[in-house]
Amino acid sequence: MLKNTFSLTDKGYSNVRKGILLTALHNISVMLPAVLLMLLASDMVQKYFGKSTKSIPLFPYWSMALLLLLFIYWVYRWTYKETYVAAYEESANARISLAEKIRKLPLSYFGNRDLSDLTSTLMDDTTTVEHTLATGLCELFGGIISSTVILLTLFCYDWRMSLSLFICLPISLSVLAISHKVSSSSNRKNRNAKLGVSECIQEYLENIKLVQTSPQKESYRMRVEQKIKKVVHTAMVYELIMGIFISSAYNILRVGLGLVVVTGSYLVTHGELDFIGFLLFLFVAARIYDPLTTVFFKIGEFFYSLVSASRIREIRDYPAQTGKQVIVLNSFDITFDHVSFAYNTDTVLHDVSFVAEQGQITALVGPSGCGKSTLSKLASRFWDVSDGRILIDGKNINEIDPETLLSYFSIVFQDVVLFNDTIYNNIKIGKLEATKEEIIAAAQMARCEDFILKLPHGYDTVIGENGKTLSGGERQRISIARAFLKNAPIVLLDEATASLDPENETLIQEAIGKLTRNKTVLIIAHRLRSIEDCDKIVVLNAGKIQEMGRHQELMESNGLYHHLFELQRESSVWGVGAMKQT
Ligand SMILES: Nc1ncnc2c1ncn2[C@@H]1O[C@H](COP(=O)(O)OP(=O)(O)OP(=O)(O)O)[C@@H](O)[C@H]1O
Repeated sequence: MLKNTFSLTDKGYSNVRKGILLTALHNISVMLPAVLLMLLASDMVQKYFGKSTKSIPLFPYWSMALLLLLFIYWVYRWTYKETYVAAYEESANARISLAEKIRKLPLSYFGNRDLSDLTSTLMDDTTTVEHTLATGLCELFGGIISSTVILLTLFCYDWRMSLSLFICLPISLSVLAISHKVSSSSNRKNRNAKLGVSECIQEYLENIKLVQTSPQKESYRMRVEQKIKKVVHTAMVYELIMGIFISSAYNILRVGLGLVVVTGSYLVTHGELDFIGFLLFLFVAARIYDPLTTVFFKIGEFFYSLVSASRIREIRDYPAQTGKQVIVLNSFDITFDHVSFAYNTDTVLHDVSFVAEQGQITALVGPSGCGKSTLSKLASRFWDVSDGRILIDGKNINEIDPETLLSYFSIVFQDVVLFNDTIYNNIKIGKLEATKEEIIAAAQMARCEDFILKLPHGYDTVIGENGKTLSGGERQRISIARAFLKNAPIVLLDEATASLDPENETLIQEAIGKLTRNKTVLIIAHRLRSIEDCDKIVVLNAGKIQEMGRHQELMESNGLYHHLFELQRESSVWGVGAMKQT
């Protein structure tokens, strides 16, 4: 059960089990001095109440005390190693495998969970579970085992005294069980409130420029403040509930100590228990509650970590995109065969069929929101189609591992993703084994050198988070350089030159012309002039193919393409002058 709940590896689970047993052993070992003390007390009673004239042999006591000390120390060290060290190793592995799993998740998953939610699972939930693995779990279950062993041993010695000692245990455990039921909804509320704050803060930071210049600034601040207050409130409710239940359970358990004194006094005065036995129970009673108290206080943490563990499990159990990892594609025609696709429940592509042939440039055009980007992303398996098939070299891409498939693609999207690293490394992502000469050649082809050489450290300049120190056009040129470097047989260009000035756009389009020679090219461009020479133009409207053909054919057929083209021609003469006239 623990293995599945906390998604433990075989090794991690075996370490946790070892840790639990060692903690139990440690708990029992710290009881042993009480037994030694009792034996010594027994000797002292014998001597000072006249039953024995022999002097007390202190050497064996000293030796046993020393041995016990060494034993306790050894068990403690071993426990520490097995619990803390193993727990941190396990949680480091868990973080890596979780990140690996996230990498393999289909993009549809990210549509349902936002980034701050995922970040919170990767950072906070793993930390919570790590803490529970390192301290809570072993102490909790070790405490339960050691208490049971001690209870059974004491029962064999004197069941009446043991009963007095433990009679309150079932009641306090029931209180704890109720606390779990009562607190779990407030625990979830607290989690959601925390997520709400991090989402809000992330959104605030991402849009800080917009927020600062907007009259909504104050209302935004109020929103963050309200969400923070909600976290405080839900945290207090959760702590209050847990506090009341745990302290009640703890105090109910402690009543057992009083019962031991009362029962013991009664039994001693009626001659049914010797004084030494009474002392033994008093010593044990004073110590037995330590592991149980730990159990009680750890149980709150344990319940709390169950929510984190279930959020981690949700990611782990989500089906990843799979497929053959070794596959050889010899030709690169992309066949869209009756493809339909829905984001969640909204179908955005309906029965789309066409072939993007190798050695040709196929353009996807159509009004905004008609599904052009979605279609190009389906070709690279960012999502899996809902219906129909996409084939490359006659093979269904659903059967190809996404990473293997992507190795055949060079992709340039309008929203460029750059890393907070040097320009050199950002281009190198296109081909990790690239030489310096290849990287520089790719940068030159993508017209990057114009601005790179002006930067203080040239190619070694660090460009900030997502390349924030560069202009939109410069960022786009870096992503084009990556595509040049990768030189893959299939090229997807989604508004690849949209942020470039006319001079650079013309030059880069020439370079793209060279890059795409003999390749399968799928291009999306809003400026229809730039795709006039394409071999095939697929015109989409509301997720369906409306027309298909070359520029001249489509213009002559006087349909949607013609209409869009004419609209753009009119808007190209539209300017400030036109604005003044209206
Ligand atoms: N991640 C998503 N989740 C849900 N719906 C989405 C998602 N991405 C796009 N859509 C919706 O799918 C439809 C097609 O979007 P898509 O981006 O493919 O259109 P497009 O033709 O490329 O648009 P544009 O020309 O404006 O870039 C739109 O209605 C859009 O709102």
